[in-house]
This record gives sequence, C-alpha cells and structure tokens, in this order.
Amino acid sequence: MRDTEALFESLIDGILEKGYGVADAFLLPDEVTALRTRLWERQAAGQFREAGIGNGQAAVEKAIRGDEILWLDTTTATPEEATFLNQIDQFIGYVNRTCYLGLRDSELHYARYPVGTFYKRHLDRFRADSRRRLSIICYLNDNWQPTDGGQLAVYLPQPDGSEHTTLIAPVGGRLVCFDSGLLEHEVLPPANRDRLSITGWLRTA
Ligand SMILES: O=C(O)CCC(=O)C(=O)O
Ligand SMILES: [Fe+2]
Repeated sequence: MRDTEALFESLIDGILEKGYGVADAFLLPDEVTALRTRLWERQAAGQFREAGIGNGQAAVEKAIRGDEILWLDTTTATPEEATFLNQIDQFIGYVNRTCYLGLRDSELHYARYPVGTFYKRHLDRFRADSRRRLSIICYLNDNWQPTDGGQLAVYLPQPDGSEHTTLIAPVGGRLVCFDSGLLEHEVLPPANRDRLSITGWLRTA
C-alpha cells in the first residue's frame, strides 16, 4: 500500500519550498501500464486530436506545441481512468484541507508527444481563465532513459534576479505539480520514442 497522504504532502512541500513538487511512484507500475495501454487503445481508435494553444485550444501551432491530446471524461472513463481521476479528487481534498486553496474541480487530458515534438516555454494560466490554480503532469512512460530526452524544463526565478533551470525526466509513475500562474516551463523534444502523460489543472470556482 502506498502512503497517499505522504505523497500529497511531499508535493505541497515541494511547491512551497522550491516552486514545484515531484512525487515518484505516484502511480504504481501496474497502474502506469494499464493507463498507457488505455492511451494506446484510444489513440488507435482515433480519439486523439492535435493540441491547440490559447483558451479553448482553438489554434493548432506546431511551432509552439506538437502534442496530441484526449480529454478524460468521467462518463466514458475505464476503471483505471476512474481510479486515477479519483486519486486526483483525493489530492484536491487534501490541498483544500491543508492549504485552503478552494479548488473545485479538475480538467485532465492524455498527451502524446511524437518523436521530435515539444512544447515551447509557457505559463499554463490563460489570461481569460484564471481558474487554473495548480498544474499536474503524470508520466506514463515505460523505462524512460536519459538518452530519450523529452525532459520537462522548469524555470525558477532566483532572489538575485537570475534564473535557474531544472530538468525533470518523464519517468513513468512520476507526478509533477506547480502553481499554474507562476512557473514557466517547457517540454524538450523526446529523442527517439513517443512521450506519454496525463496532464491537467486543478481549478477554483
Ligand atoms: O508534459 C509535460 O511535462 C508538460 C506539459 C505542459 O506543459 C502542458 O501541457 O501545459
Ligand atoms: Fe504547461
């Protein structure tokens, strides 16, 4: 059994102490495999769409982001997707109890970055939609290696005005969380294999 509260606490501590939280083994290996299998099934069924940019994802702009996404939906979720959504709901409850953020709901999508695609440096919160409070990314990759590239780069402003860059590998089962309105970040291109994840936002009312 994993200690869910300890994982949640380490994510919050990371955000407060350094601007982002990382929880390895947020998902167990079997859960990663099951969700990755569902992702590929849905991809094969033609359910993914090229991701857009801006509110409503209206514009596809490959020079900015090259991933394909599929929004998760409670009404069509498989058992393992429902379990994942439930874990995120538990995290929302924990954050509201401990940090009083007033989170209401989540919006989450699968993402597949084909080899060589990327998502240029950006902030997740749209000017027109300030409800996005926390960003979460949970990776679904099997046995990701340093040579596979595809790191998440997070840009951390330093007290002296300089900037520190940290690279986070998209290791399966790992969950990253940060303030959607504060942390600029970027997805570097995966070198030689598709890069798989569930990404989303915890929103206020
Ligand atoms: O996949 C990642 O590591 C980050 C994805 C991202 O920045 C986004 O979808 O807004
Ligand atoms: Fe992002």
